Amino acid sequence: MDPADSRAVAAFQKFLQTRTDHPAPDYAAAVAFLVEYAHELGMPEPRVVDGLVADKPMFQVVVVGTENEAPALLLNSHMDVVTADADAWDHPPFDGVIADGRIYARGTQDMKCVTIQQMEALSRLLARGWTPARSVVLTVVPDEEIGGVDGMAALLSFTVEEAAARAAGEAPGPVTIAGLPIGFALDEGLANPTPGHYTVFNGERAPFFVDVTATGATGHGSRFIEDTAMEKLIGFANKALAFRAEQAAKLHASGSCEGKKLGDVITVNLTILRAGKLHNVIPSEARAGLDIRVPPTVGYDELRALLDDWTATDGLSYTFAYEPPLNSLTETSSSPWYAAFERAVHAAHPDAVCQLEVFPAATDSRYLRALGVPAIGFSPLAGEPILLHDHNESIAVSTFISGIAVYEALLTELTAVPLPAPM
Ligand code: MET
Ligand SMILES: [Zn+2]
Ligand SMILES: [Zn+2]
Repeated sequence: MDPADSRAVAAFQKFLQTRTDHPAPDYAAAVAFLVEYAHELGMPEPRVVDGLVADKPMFQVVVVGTENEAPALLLNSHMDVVTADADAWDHPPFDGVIADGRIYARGTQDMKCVTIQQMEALSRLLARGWTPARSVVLTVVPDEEIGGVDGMAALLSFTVEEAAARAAGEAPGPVTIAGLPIGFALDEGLANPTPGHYTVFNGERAPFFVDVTATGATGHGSRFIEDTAMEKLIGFANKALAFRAEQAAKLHASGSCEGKKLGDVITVNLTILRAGKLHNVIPSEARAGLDIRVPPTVGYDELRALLDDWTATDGLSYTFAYEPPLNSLTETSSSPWYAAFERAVHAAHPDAVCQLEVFPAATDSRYLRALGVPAIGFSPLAGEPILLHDHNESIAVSTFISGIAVYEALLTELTAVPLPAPM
């Protein structure tokens, strides 16, 4: 193997070994690793932003371009990963074991691969004397998997008021990171099972985490107590699940002409249920937690109306444990950034097809898009099954290495996007 590629694989394994899994991610270890690795790569001085939120440091590298007034390219990844049930894995999930040409660990797809691929690509270009026209800001942020409030949203000082003002055209100057105006962002996507066929995301479904509480009569478990919290919660759950079945049917019934994808329908999942302490005491309170994902075509009022309907019984109420910013799509058809993005993918893989879709889950891009920054979700992993959050998350070593060249092409094209001609 090429020595630079061996170094990249070793760095990837080391990054996978940093324990940034929720619920207790060691961000200090991840940032320390990234700083050391940036030095090893001879990159421009890495920055650690650790004053925004206690114990949630972020990592940045800035490459200042020759046209440093022009809005910069942002390459974003997140350093946190979801938990892993080691008993269900063939290899320990935090070791980065290589077996049969594949690297196994939580984060191989989502998304520590991207952090290393982007850093390798940037350093390889710089080592060849590359000087980009537009500046590049590389960020590695915490907390994406738990909502990004202390991660990307904190980095952007995101507020709904500012987002609304920008949407209304009252832009208070450009969106900046590390003091640089951001023109376009690349963030996470999904592995692409069919080689040469890339899914590219210019939007995503808005994630709502909902807590439902039912209160009702209590008493002895031997009696016919009426209006119990359990009954009410189950009534709610049945309505939510009936809606879920309708949406699933819509997805599955859509023939080739409609061709609906997961990102086009609403998913509702009951993920938390809590009630009761003793078998012979009717609980006076019961709670449910839901994960609801809403496509950009569905207004938030529509979702609130559904929840109001499902909880229209005395003793039922709901609150949002997480409410996303207003959902917006990134325009691609007349965007010079998107044209450059496609050029780059084709430069790396001439026969590649880029198919635009709505990302079915959530990414940090929603905060950028809500502030009006165009953002594209993309994964260079080609010919790989989608294993994010799954047991045995893994990628082929060769897939990991070939992704580096894709980011080199993306950096080259996206930093050369010309400024629009003055009006
Ligand atoms: C609301 S935060 C959720 C973030 C995570 N990436 C997901 O889609 O589940
Ligand atoms: Zn992710
Ligand atoms: Zn994830």
